[in-house]
Amino acid sequence: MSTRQDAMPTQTLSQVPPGMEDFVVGLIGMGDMGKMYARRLSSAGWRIMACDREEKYDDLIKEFSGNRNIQILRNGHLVARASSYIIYSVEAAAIGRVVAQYGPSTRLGAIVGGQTSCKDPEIKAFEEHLPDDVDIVSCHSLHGPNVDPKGQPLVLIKHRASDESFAKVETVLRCLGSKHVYLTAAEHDRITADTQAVTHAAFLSMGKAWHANTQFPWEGGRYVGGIENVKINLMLRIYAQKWHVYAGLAILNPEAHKQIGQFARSTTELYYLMLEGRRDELRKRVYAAKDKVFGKEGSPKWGGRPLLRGGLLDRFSLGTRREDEEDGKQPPMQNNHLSLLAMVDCWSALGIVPYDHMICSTPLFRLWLGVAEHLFRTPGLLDECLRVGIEDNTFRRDDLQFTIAACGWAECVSLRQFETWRERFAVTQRFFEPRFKGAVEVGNAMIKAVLESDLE
Ligand SMILES: NC(=O)C1=CN([C@@H]2O[C@H](COP(=O)(O)OP(=O)(O)OC[C@H]3O[C@@H](n4cnc5c(N)ncnc54)[C@H](OP(=O)(O)O)[C@@H]3O)[C@@H](O)[C@H]2O)C=CC1
Ligand SMILES: O=C(O)C(=O)Cc1ccc(O)cc1
Repeated sequence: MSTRQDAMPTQTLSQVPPGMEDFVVGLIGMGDMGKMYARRLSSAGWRIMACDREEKYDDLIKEFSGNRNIQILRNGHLVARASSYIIYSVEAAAIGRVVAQYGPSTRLGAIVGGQTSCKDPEIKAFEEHLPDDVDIVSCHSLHGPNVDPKGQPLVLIKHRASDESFAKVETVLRCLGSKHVYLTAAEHDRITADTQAVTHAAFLSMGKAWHANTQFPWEGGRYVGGIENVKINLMLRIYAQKWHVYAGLAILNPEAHKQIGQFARSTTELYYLMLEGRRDELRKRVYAAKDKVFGKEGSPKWGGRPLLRGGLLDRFSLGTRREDEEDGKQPPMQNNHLSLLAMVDCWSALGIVPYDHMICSTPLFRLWLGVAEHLFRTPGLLDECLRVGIEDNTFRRDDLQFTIAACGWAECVSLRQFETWRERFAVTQRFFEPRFKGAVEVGNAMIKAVLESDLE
């Protein structure tokens, strides 16, 4: 069982306070998030013991051989029995099985938590399989593994813990530089369902719609301009990820089903209104949703300054310029933005005010809310959108496929069909795969620019 690393002394502790020198952070699951935590916590001086599945042991040993604060072990039993604070960073759908396996090996008096995106199954697993002497403090970094955690929300859930244990967890995680947000597991699931579930449903549906019409949206002149850049970049960003992250938070979060179902209904009903040319009804419905979500004229819920700076998004295009463009500025083609109208309609139907959730939001959500806000607060833009929705057939086929896709995801989620969800995702992921490399870089740059403008 001994490794080259066993013999190495740990690095000088930098951010570790007196009295916690022997504190060991255990990480079970060394995927994208587990590795991110391992790297950042170890850099701050914390001693890490980590494992993934046993077959990845040798690769992990090689990968972390240069880091003297990280010790790779063969399995979760070894991590659990030796660590002061154990973080499970595995697939949400696997948490029950993995905690059942390693939970009974937890060190006496240790603290245990999880990083999964949905807390209901995680907490149930802890309650069922952990010994009674173990404290439970869970967490959730509300961003992906390639985003700098500094300033991003980090949810902390003191589910069953002494003040002392909770303070220890905060001390450890403070090195991420995130904003600590204190919630219960149920509050966490409700808020993340409101923010993440519908956002993801929109981008997953866009990907399926473009795929169904076998088009790369950045080719050709229809999807050009700031809002279209966001759609394309974020859609690709999601399809470039692992399927289980999005399936888990949609299917396993009991609160998310309602949101995803309503998003499908909102999409369908708005599409019918457009298709049938019911101009007045469409306008009345969208403006009523605007009032509910963004506030009435004179008492808006948005801030004095828009979430997104004008022109910011135009910089992040995957498309190439047309040869006939002289000044490099191709005028965007007017779109009815069904996805954005449906999202706001969905929030309105469910009484969700997205600004109430900013403290617990992901960069992707803030960006997409910023785009919705831009559409609804820029004079003339919303009316233009509604006009296009009624008069213009350019986007009808894509909108039809978008509607079908939104309903397909909703059905899949409501029936808890993990395998079908995976297949639906994988087939579209393969379609877009050739463009992931460049696209993810552009998407990262876009998110970074938006985050930097948040701080200005
Ligand atoms: N990616 C993201 O943007 C974010 C993800 N999260 C959440 O964090 C968790 C981890 O996500 P992420 O790191 O992206 O996913 P990954 O798939 O990259 O990592 C999960 C890892 O856990 C491993 N694992 C599964 N079973 C065991 C086991 N019995 N023992 C040890 N390791 C095991 C998996 O192996 P294998 O692949 O072989 O199953 C995999 O390497 C998820 O619950 C996700 O919802 C939270 C915030 C952001
Ligand atoms: O920002 C998003 O919505 C992402 O897609 C990244 C992400 C995925 C899962 C999480 O639990 C938190 C963040």
